[in-house]
Amino acid sequence: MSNKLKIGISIGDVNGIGLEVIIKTLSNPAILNYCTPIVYGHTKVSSFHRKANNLGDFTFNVINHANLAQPKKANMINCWEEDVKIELGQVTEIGGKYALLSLERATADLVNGDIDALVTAPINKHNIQSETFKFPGHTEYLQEKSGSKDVLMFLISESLRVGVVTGHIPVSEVPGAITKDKIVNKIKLINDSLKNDFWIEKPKIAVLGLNPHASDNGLLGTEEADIITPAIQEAYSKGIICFGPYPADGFFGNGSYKQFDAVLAMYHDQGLIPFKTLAFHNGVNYTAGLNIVRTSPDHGTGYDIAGKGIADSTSFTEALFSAIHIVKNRREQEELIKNQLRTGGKLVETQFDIKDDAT
Ligand SMILES: NC(=O)C1=CN([C@@H]2O[C@H](COP(=O)(O)OP(=O)(O)OC[C@H]3O[C@@H](n4cnc5c(N)ncnc54)[C@H](O)[C@@H]3O)[C@@H](O)[C@H]2O)C=CC1
Ligand SMILES: NCC(=O)COP(=O)(O)O
Repeated sequence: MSNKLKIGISIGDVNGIGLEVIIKTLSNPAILNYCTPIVYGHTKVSSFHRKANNLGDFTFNVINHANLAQPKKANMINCWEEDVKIELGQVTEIGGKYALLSLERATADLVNGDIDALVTAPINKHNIQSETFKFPGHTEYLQEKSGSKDVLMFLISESLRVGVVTGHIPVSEVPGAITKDKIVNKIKLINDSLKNDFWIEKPKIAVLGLNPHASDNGLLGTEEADIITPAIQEAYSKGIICFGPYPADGFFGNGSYKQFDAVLAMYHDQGLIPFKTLAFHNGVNYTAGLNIVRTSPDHGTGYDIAGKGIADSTSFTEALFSAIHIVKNRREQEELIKNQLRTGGKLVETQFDIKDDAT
C-alpha cells in the first residue's frame, strides 16, 4: 500500500482556466512522487480542456471512489454522467452547477477522511450560488462543512504571508465588522498556523491599521485606539509576539513586511492587493484554522484567457505542494506532541525556549 498523501482536487468553473492549470500541473510526472492526486470532475470535461489548450495526450485513471485511487497515476472521479456544455470564458449557470458538484463530492471525501487535503480550482462566486451553496466563497463553505469555529483567509508565499480580519464582505460593512475579539482570534489563528502548519517556533506578526496612516493618533479615525491596539495588547499578553497597528500604505512598499512572519490586514483588498502585487505568480490561498487542509491558487477563473493555453500553472502547483507540506507538518507535530517527554506534567522545552527564558 502506498503511503503517499491523497490530494483531492476540485475543478472549479468549467468555463475558466481551472482544468488547464490542473492538467499542466499533473502532466509533470515528478508530482506523482509526492502525492496521489484525485480530481473530482469528469474525463469528458477534462478532455475538452486538454484539446482546447493543446495539452498533449495526458490521461486520467478513472475511479469510483477515493479508496481506489492508484498511486503513480493521476486519478479522476467522474462526478456526473451527462455531457456538459462548456463555453470558455463565459459566465453561465452550467459553469456554476458543475463547479459545485465537483466541490461537494470532494468536500464530502475530505470531511470523511477519504482524502488527506483538498486543492480547489477557482469558482465564480456568483454563478455557483444555489439552494445548497449560499456562501461568498470556499472559505466560508469549508468552515461550515468542517464544523470549524473560526477560519482565516491566509495568503502565503515564500516571501510574504497575509491574513485578513474580514473577508468576503462589502467594504461599507468593514468598520462595523472589526471587533477586538475578532482581531485577537485572527492573530491567534495566524500564530497557531505559523507554528503548526509552517513550523515557525516563535512567529512575529504585524497588524495593520484600518484608517489612513493608522489614524495619526486619532486624527483620522478611532478604530486604532479603541479596537486594534487593545486587541494587539491582549494577544501580546497571551504570549503572541505581535506588533502594530502599522500604517498600511507604506508597509509593503518600504519592505517592513520582511521583518515579520505574517501580516494581519483589516480587510480583503488591504491585504490581497499587496500580496498579489508581490506574489501573484506563485502565491497560494490557504484556509487556516480548519481541522482539514485546503489550499487554492491565488488567482480566479481567468475567463479572459480560458482556452488559450497561456494560463500560468505555478500558483496551482504551489497550492498542491503547500497542501502536502501542511498535512505533513501537522502530522509530524501531532506525533511529536504525543511522544513528548514530560516532567511533572510540564512539557519539556526545547533548547531555544530554555535559552530565551535565561535572557
Ligand atoms: N478561490 C477562488 O475560487 C477565487 C475565485 N475568484 C473568482 O474568479 C472570477 C474572476 O476574477 P478576476 O478578478 O477576474 O481575477 P482572475 O485572477 O481570474 O483574473 C485577473 C487577471 O489575472 C489573469 N490571470 C489569472 N490567473 C492567471 C494565470 N494562472 N496565468 C496567467 N494569468 C492569469 C487573468 O487573465 C486576468 O487578466 C471572479 O468570479 C472571482 O470571484 C477570484 C479569486 C479566487
Ligand atoms: N481572493 C481570494 C478569494 O477570493 C478567496 O476565495 P475562496 O477561497 O474563499 O473561494
